[in-house]
Amino acid sequence: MEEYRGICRAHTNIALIKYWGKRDDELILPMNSNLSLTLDRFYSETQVRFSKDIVEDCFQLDGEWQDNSEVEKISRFVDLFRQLAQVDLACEVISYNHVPTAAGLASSASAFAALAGACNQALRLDLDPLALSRLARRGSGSATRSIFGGFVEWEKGSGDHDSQAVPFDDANWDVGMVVLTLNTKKKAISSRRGMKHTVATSPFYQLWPQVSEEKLLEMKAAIKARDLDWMGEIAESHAMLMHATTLSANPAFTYLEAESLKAIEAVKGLRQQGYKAYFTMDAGPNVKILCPYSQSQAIIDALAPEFGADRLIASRPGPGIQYLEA
Ligand SMILES: O=C(O)C[C@@](O)(CF)CCOP(=O)(O)OP(=O)(O)O
Repeated sequence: MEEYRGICRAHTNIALIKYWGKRDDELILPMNSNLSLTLDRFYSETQVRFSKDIVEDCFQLDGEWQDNSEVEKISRFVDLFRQLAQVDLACEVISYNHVPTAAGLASSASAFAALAGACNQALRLDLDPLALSRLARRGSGSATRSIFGGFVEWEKGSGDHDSQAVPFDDANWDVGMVVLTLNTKKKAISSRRGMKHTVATSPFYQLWPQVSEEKLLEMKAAIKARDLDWMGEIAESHAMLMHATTLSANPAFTYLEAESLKAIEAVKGLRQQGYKAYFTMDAGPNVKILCPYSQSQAIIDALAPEFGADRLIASRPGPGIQYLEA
C-alpha cells in the first residue's frame, strides 16, 4: 500500500537582526537580510503521513484537530512538496510545539521548518538544507532560519532561488538567552499583518532596509569577535528601530506593553550590576535577554522577585533540524 511517513524536529530561533517587511508576499522574500540564534530549549516535532487511505488533508496541533483555515495553510505548504515529488496523496500532519505556553514564543518558525523536514523525509526528496530552508521560507519567513543551528543568517537573495538561510556561527561558546514571558495571550496583530501595515504606512520604514544591512554587517563582526556587549548593543538598537517603525505606522500600533518597558529598564539595571544582559523583542510584548549562558541562572534569580521565576526560562543555543525515525 502506498504510504509515506516522515518525522522531524526543528528549534525556535530569535532574531538579533530582525526580518521586518516583505518585498514579495507570495514568495515571502524579505526586504533585508537578517540573523538569529536558534534556541535549544524550544522546538516543534512534526510528523507527516501521506497515504491513499487518507481522504483529505488533516492537521493535529498539540493534540487538537485544527479547523479548515489552519488545514488550508498546511495544505498549500505541503503542496510545494507534493509537486516536487509528483505525488497526489492527501496527508495527515501531527505536530507538537515543545514551547511551554509560558514561553509565549512564536512557534510558526519551528513548526514550518519541522514540517518541511518531515515532508522531505516522507517523500524521499533528498533536499539539501539550503533548498529546505527556501521551502520552509514559503511557510513563514522566520522558519527559513530554523533549518540550521547556532547563529543563522537569512540572506535576502534576489528571488525564490537564493533567498535562503546559511549557518553563520555554531555558537559553541558561552552565549545563551533568557526568555521573559510577560503575557502569553494571542497577539492582536500578527507579525504578518504588522509588518505589512508598517511597510505600507510608516514614513520611517524607507530607512529600514539600508540601516538593517549596516547593522547586520556590524553584528556579524561582533559575533566573530565573540563580543557579547557589542552584539547586545546592536541587538537592542535594531529591536527598537523595528518597534519605532510600528509606532510611526498610520494608524500607529505597538507590541510594547507597560511590563515590556519595565523589563527593558530591569535589563539595563542588570548591566549596572555587572551582568552582560541585553534585550530584544519581536511582534509581541515578551522580552528575550541575550547573555552569557553561564550568567543565565543569576539573571533569572535577579529578575524573579519582580517578574516571577515561572516566567523566566533560559536556553542554550540549539541545533538545526533533526530527522527522527519515521
Ligand atoms: O523573527 C524576526 O526576524 C522578527 C519577527 O519575529 C518580528 F519581530 C518577524 C517574524 O515574522 P514571521 O512570523 O516569520 O512572518 P511571516 O513571514 O509573515 O510568517
